[in-house]
Amino acid sequence: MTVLVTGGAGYIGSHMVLELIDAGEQVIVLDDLSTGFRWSVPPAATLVIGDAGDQALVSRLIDEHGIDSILHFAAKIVVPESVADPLAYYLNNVVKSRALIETAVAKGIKSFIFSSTATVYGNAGASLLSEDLPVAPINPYGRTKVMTEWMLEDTCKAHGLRYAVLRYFNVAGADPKGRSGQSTPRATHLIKVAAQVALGRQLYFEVLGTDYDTPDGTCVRDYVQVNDLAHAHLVALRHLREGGESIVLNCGYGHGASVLDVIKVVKEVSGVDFEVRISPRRGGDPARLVAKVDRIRGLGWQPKYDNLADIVAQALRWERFLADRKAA
Ligand SMILES: NC(=O)c1ccc[n+]([C@@H]2O[C@H](COP(=O)([O-])OP(=O)(O)OC[C@H]3O[C@@H](n4cnc5c(N)ncnc54)[C@H](O)[C@@H]3O)[C@@H](O)[C@H]2O)c1
Ligand SMILES: O=c1ccn([C@@H]2O[C@H](COP(=O)(O)OP(=O)(O)O[C@H]3O[C@H](CO)[C@H](O)[C@H](O)[C@H]3O)[C@@H](O)[C@H]2O)c(=O)[nH]1
Repeated sequence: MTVLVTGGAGYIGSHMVLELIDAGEQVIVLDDLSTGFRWSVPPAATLVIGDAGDQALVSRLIDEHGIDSILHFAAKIVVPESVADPLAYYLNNVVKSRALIETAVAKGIKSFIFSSTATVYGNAGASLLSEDLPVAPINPYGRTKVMTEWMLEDTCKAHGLRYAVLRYFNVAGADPKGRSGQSTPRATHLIKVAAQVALGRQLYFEVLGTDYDTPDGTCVRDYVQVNDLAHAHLVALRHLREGGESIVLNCGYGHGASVLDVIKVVKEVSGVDFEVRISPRRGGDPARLVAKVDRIRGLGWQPKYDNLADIVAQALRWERFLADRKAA
């Protein structure tokens, strides 16, 4: 059986491709390379450069390669950009997802897995966020994800397509074998930025708000390692292929770390006591996002890298690799 991975040249998608190949699957990657990299797709997968919303292309790929499942990672993912240019986000993340889902239905695809986000919970405030909470996204990016979740839910009721929506908490780290990592040059994710500061690529680290209602005043997040996250998709894919019901799954470890906790670990692991400055909140950051994880654990998902120091070490190693690659 062959799997189509949209967005497979990106950060999370490229780890997914590695996971699928390691599991013996045939993989076709469809990516427009808008933020992904040709070199991050391993030679064992077939890279097709194109648009996930191109119905003629996707139909042809399904026919030619006997694709039975689609894993849909392709999206624009920058929250402030979605606030500045919402229509670009509704086009890429909603309109093109709609086209892809329509093609999946027309071609009789059995299993569809969609990359969603903890951002759909907005400022829910619960100490552990359950999949059954009402969604309340607070920015256009989060709304595009909710809209696609709803399209899948409604389509599944009307047609034979079954789906898994995976709501990622804060994705971090890099492949322990050094085959992929977060390569986006201006990524704003905390662990990526802190690793860059530790390696001297930026002068200081800015803590964005210390007046939240949390134990140390900084935001708390559930940091999930990217290979563990990819493995969660494999677990969800097996669930669907074995006839399981459509399902929404939180992907996190079920415990949180504050911004200051993360900085402490980055300093310890890197051995660099870099400068940290306190800045005001950036706006739109929920104080706490930590997953309730019983449901995905119930499917048999067993994470291997639930350790912040290991995740940080992987991120540092990948930043060094990127720097060496640039210098070469
Ligand atoms: N990184 C995170 O912390 C995080 C958290 C929650 C959810 N997600 C979701 O996970 C998915 C992957 O995110 P990522 O961090 O790997 O981002 P990324 O930008 O590294 O990857 C996205 C990939 O999709 C491709 N792409 C975008 N639009 C496309 C289109 N119309 N057709 C074909 N390819 C297209 C890009 O070129 C890129 O390779 C996204 O759906 C994102 O919303 C990410
Ligand atoms: O330089 C920085 C960068 C981040 N932070 C803080 O670190 C925390 C985590 O920020 P990230 O940008 O790493 O992640 P977010 O929680 O904002 O969002 C990420 O995780 C979400 C799910 O929880 C969504 O999926 C979203 O797409 C993804 O970017 C926040 O409190 C943020 O204010 C800093 O203090 N300084």
